Amino acid sequence: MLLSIKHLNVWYNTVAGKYKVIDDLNLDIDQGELVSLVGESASGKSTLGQVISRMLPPVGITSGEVVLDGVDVLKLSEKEMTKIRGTTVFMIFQNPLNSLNPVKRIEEQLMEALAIRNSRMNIQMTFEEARKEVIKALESLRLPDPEKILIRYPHELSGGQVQRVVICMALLLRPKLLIADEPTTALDVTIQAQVVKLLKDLNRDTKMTIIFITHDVGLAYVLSDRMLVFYAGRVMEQGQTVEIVKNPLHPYTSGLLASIPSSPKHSGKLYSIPGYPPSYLSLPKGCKFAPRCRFAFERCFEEEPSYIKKDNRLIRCWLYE
Ligand SMILES: Nc1ncnc2c1ncn2[C@@H]1O[C@H](COP(=O)(O)OP(=O)(O)OP(=O)(O)O)[C@@H](O)[C@H]1O
Repeated sequence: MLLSIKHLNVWYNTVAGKYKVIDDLNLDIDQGELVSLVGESASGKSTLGQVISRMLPPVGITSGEVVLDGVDVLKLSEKEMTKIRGTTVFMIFQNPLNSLNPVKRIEEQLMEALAIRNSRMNIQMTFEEARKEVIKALESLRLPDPEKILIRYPHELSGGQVQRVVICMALLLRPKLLIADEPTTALDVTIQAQVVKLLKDLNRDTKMTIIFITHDVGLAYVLSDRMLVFYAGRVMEQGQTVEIVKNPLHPYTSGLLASIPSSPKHSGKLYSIPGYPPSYLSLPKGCKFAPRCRFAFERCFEEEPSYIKKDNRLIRCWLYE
């Protein structure tokens, strides 16, 4: 088991008040798995990624266990965490500029990433060999003119270029766990497809474990083996991606799938789930999805469902009790 999360709760303590955004989350991920976290905006996906990589801002408070490669990262000091960041875990942020050092040229940053991996794997490389490897990695991301990219500073690159440089950094570092938070949003559709394929190949060829965060169920379908569907800081459904897409059980998952035009569950008409996600400051009492759910009955408004196991799936819904 590479990652084992037990009873994780996360709060943000802000001027508007303290609110809980992740509620009693339990999750195990084996080495080599490709897992996607999907759900509408503000469902808590990025927060979970930031907890695992210990990049949560200071307003974030956690309780529970996040055991990564045998170590509870929530208990590590910042200094201890720095040692495993990049080698055990690396996160590609929604805003990829956050992953780069603004005052270092791209060449220096990518060479450093490769040096970290080489030292971990006891590989000796000359400067020229390392540089060739860096250029090869940039080319695999279809970045034209890698030599020119290397001499630039991050602010001299376009959004799409920064995105790919950060993905390149992940390729060079080869962490045990890569957390990619909407890594393809700044990219056009063709490059998006290439990056998704690259992540898939990387997972297959190197057994790198990947957590892919996206609001796009279609992308999660193409990429991941297992899927966790988030709503209001809860996992509403989790199981094998193919099975969930073929036969979604939670009404929220069905709604998400019905709203993507390429999905087999799409009716042909434009569809979006009625209503809006609740505010974390005033979450409904029972099931957090009940106010938007067309199958909700009395109990759903009174009592929050616990996890129910059905056909290798975990679902948080009273319909399946
Ligand atoms: N630094 C922060 N301080 C206070 N609240 C935060 C902070 N970061 C996130 N939140 C709140 O936590 C909730 C969950 O946000 P999160 O970014 O984890 O969701 P998400 O599913 O990744 O959505 P998105 O795709 O829009 O980022 C949101 O209501 C968000 O406003």
